[in-house]
Amino acid sequence: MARPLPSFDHQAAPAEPGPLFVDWLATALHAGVLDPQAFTLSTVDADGMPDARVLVLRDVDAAGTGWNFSAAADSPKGRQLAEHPAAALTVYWPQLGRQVRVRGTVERAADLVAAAEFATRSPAARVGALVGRQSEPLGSVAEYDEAEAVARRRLEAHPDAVAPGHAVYTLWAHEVEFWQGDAQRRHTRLRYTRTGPVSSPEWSRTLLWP
Ligand SMILES: Cc1cc2nc3c(=O)[nH]c(=O)nc-3n(C[C@H](O)[C@H](O)[C@H](O)COP(=O)(O)O)c2cc1C
Repeated sequence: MARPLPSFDHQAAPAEPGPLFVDWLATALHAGVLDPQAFTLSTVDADGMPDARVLVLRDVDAAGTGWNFSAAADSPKGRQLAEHPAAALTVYWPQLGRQVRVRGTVERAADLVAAAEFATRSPAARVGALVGRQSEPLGSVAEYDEAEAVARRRLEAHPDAVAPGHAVYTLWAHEVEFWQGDAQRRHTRLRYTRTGPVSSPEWSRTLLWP
């Protein structure tokens, strides 16, 4: 953190976390952060064992209440979310020394929503999803090549094909924390806590000890 970092005027922070996240994301893009929409999704499995992996944030609503991402429902993370529909989402933008942490419950969207989202994905992403079997043991690369060729032919024949397990999830935030690192370790931390329901969210703001 021994480098010039932006300051964070917590007193000027908006009433809801959404606009602040969008502002920080735009700043990250401008600063040349690679993959600024990548985040770590943390879940727990059926035994209560934590798991985490990087995904791509697809969307966030204006207030910062609903955070959308897509994933295969039959992957480990999909199964974990079915068993424990709660998760944490963490972003770190090193060039800015900024972290955002989101915690909440997770809801799977209707299949129609997932199908519409699938159609927006690149052909390579759709082929990969149609191959499926994510995180299963792979016998050989040749086995994958064969499955990929089958998926590619299927997509060519049926351009509207949707991977059966493709799912869109919304993390409904009950807490969103913004962390601005500081070279002197005087980090600024502002936590938003949702007090109202998802349909009409209200947020309180709390400054945290670094
Ligand atoms: C930058 C980055 C972006 C990624 N984006 C996705 C994604 O959008 N969807 C996905 O299923 N996996 C994505 N992955 C791979 C996941 O981290 C993970 O390996 C995979 O989803 C399997 O996770 P699971 O076994 O916990 O289900 C991405 C990895 C990285 C490093």
